[in-house]
Amino acid sequence: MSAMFRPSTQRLAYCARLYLRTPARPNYRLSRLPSLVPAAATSLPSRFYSSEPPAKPGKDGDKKPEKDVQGSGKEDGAQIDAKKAGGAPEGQKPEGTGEPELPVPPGWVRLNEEDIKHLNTYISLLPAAQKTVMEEHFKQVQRLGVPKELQELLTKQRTQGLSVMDAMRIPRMFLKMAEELAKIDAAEELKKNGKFPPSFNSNKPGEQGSQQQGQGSDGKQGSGGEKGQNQGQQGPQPPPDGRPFEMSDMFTWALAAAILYPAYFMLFPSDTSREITWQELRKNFLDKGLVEKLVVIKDRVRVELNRDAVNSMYPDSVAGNPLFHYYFSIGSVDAFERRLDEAQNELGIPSSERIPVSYATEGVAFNLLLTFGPTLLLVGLLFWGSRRAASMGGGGGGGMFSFGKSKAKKFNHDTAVKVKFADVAGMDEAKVEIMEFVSFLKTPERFQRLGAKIPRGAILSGPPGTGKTLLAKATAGESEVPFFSVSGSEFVEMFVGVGASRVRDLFAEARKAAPCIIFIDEIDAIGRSRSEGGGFRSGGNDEREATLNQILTEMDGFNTSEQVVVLAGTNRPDVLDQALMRPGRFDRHIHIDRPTMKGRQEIFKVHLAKIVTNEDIEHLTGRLAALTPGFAGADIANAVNEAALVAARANATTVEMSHFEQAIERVVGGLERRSLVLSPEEKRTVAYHEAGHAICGWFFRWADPLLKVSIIPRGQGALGYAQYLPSSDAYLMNTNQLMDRMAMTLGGRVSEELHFPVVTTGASDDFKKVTRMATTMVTQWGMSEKLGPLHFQNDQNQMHKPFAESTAQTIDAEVRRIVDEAYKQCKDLLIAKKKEIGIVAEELLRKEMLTRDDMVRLLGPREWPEKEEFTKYFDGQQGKPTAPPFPTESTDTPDEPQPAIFEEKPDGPKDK
Ligand SMILES: Nc1ncnc2c1ncn2[C@@H]1O[C@H](COP(=O)(O)OP(=O)(O)OP(=O)(O)O)[C@@H](O)[C@H]1O
Repeated sequence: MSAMFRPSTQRLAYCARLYLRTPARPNYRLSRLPSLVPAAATSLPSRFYSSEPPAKPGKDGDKKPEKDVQGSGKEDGAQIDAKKAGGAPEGQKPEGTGEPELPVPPGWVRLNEEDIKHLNTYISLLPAAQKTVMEEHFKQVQRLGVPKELQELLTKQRTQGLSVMDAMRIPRMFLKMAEELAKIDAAEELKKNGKFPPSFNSNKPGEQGSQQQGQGSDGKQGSGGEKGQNQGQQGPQPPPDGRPFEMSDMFTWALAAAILYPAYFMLFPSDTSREITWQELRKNFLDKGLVEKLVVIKDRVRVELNRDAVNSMYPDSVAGNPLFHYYFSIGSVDAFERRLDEAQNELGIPSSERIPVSYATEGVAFNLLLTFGPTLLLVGLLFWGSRRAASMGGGGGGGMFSFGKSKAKKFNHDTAVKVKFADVAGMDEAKVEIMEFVSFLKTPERFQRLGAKIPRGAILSGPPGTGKTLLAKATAGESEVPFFSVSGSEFVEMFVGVGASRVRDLFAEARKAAPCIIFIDEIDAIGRSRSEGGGFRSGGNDEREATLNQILTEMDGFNTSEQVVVLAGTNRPDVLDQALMRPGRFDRHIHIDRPTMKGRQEIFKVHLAKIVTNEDIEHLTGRLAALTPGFAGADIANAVNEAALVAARANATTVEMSHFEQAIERVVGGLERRSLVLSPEEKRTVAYHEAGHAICGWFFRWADPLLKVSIIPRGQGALGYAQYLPSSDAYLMNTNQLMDRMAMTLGGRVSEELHFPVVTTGASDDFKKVTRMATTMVTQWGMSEKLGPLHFQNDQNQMHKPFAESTAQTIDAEVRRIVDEAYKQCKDLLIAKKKEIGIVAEELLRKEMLTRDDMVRLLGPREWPEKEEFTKYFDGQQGKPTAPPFPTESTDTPDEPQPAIFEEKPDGPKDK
């Protein structure tokens, strides 16, 4: 607020001018002019008469004016009854303006001498440049007068000061004055067009007679009430004196100064004060008897001077200004009072005439702040909140009043969406599916010609990071159309209805930008099945449902020729509402799975294109793809970037194979934690535990052979880390593979049992895996002869098991049997290979990490054939195949679990 008032007076006047002009005048001119004509008609003629009050309406309306206009010289009209119009005392005529007076509008009064003197004082405080202009304008104010309310306010300000309530009246008065000015302008327009409005009050019975003289449209002067009435009926009259109507602009300046200046002084008295010393006070004012009163405000004292005496003694001094005050600082109130007493004693001032001292707490501004502080704070907070929301909102509208605006980010193909299908690797089938949308957006007539309905949209589902967003962007990039990207969660807001409104806004924008693509990521945030949650319904659900319904409605609302394609991404297609999935809405369901070996290779190629490396790209991508089963596109992008960072850290000029391997280990197992120091016994236990796994992997025919094992702790509490060469991107597993894998998983604990007197907690995670695998074999994969080919859904939320108690007992018994069998298989092998475990474990303790080559060196080549597809990248022959690739064929995808490829030990101290 202070910023608004503190700037220069020029700005102050500018603000006032804007205030007056903006809200009222242009509006009146442009849109309300016709309705103003009568308004102007009621105001204009009052200015045709100058100074003398007319006779009382009704009774003596026909009387001639008693006096002519004083000082008008050439004016011969009668003055409107000023008392009736606004209560201005007689004789309030402009003095010293040298200009003819103007008629006073109803409710206005002339400024009296005191007012004029008072306002002149303010004008005298203005900077020289503005002073001249203001003086000029002020003359015009004196000619026309001011609203009565303003005049009263000026008097009050002069005599007792303005209260807060008075200050609050100022804006209202501005509006009133602005209206009046608009009338003047309207009248001016009419005058310019040669149409003169009927005289003021012409339709008010009894007041017509108040117009004692006027001028007809023919230029002839009218006279008397009768004439006035006739004029009123006959039509418009020109102003008598060619009065400068443009003056109203200047007028606003003067009024702004008149009103805002006192308000300014009232609110910020410090700008009209000067600090003096006690000595100055004594010498200049106290000793000369000019001090009227002293006001103590905390540690300062305001000096109230006798203005008349000051003016006569220092006529040129600013001290004579009633709004100017001197201040001086005091150490303490006691000391000040003592000093003042002494001074007055010295001056021989009798006790009855001593200078009164009063005590005030704070200034007016502080009180104002106290009064309006909370409101200002609230308004400020709301404003800040809205600005913040606007800045965070990204695209779409911002601000608190644009809650319902869509937050979708819009990419234009010229600028942002540069992604093409070539940048999306390893999902050929998905690309073919989505390609159709591209042709639809590019050549819709191809479809429409044959009467084909255009697909509305597609749901892209799949695990996180598999490139759903990328594919949607590429679709937009290929089609060269705008792309709106929004996340499902951005629709959901605290308030019900906001989401629906945002959906509406998004689709409305999209329709405007058609042809275009809307991509709603994480659509499950709003598109969850509405039946979900049963009886537990909440307000959040209502909002979600309303948003979903709006999406359904909008998609129904597309007509077949509208070229807006809606793509949606989700990791959970299973939870989506069926209504979303039905034909006519999301017509296509495109599932994007984690990439296969070949897919990973292609994705590596895409991302390696940005990396500086001298490696053979074919071999590199093959090896990396073999090392990263289960990686999604995002993991691959991350691993490649990580490799570049590792290389940069090592100051390498190119990124080498070792950098990529380190990066993959880091992505899979987490950061190496060399700072975690294990005791020698713990380290030994970890080494034998990992050696147990490694030996099992090496000697069991259907298990995955070891690629790398390390006893350097990694990530969150994993004390050991092993990486196995996958036999393939396996889609099917038989019981042999499952049993070997379970036996291998138990290898850690069995090795501990064989080499140490006590076992540790390190195998907990292994047991969990084995139990889960055995349970799935029994309950879902039909691998137990006793239970047969049955599937029991393992739903944690169900209170009752979907089988009989006897079946439960059979399941338990079968799971135990399978695990026992795996355990026995493992123990038999490790007892036979106890020596080999020792060799591997001791080597591991020495080197901390062993590779597949070390295993070959220590144990000899693996007995069982391995998949050429993978091994060719690890045989040291730079990828040249030693035998024809093993043909892989997949017919079906198993449920879970997917074969575990990496064996991590995430369970901290339990896991070694
Ligand atoms: N098939 C791919 N080809 C090339 N890069 C890919 C591929 N898939 C993913 N990426 C990389 O991974 C990044 C993230 O992919 P994207 O955001 O499209 O995944 P998403 O499936 O939408 O994930 P989410 O389900 O978590 O939203 C991409 O910017 C890109 O760098």
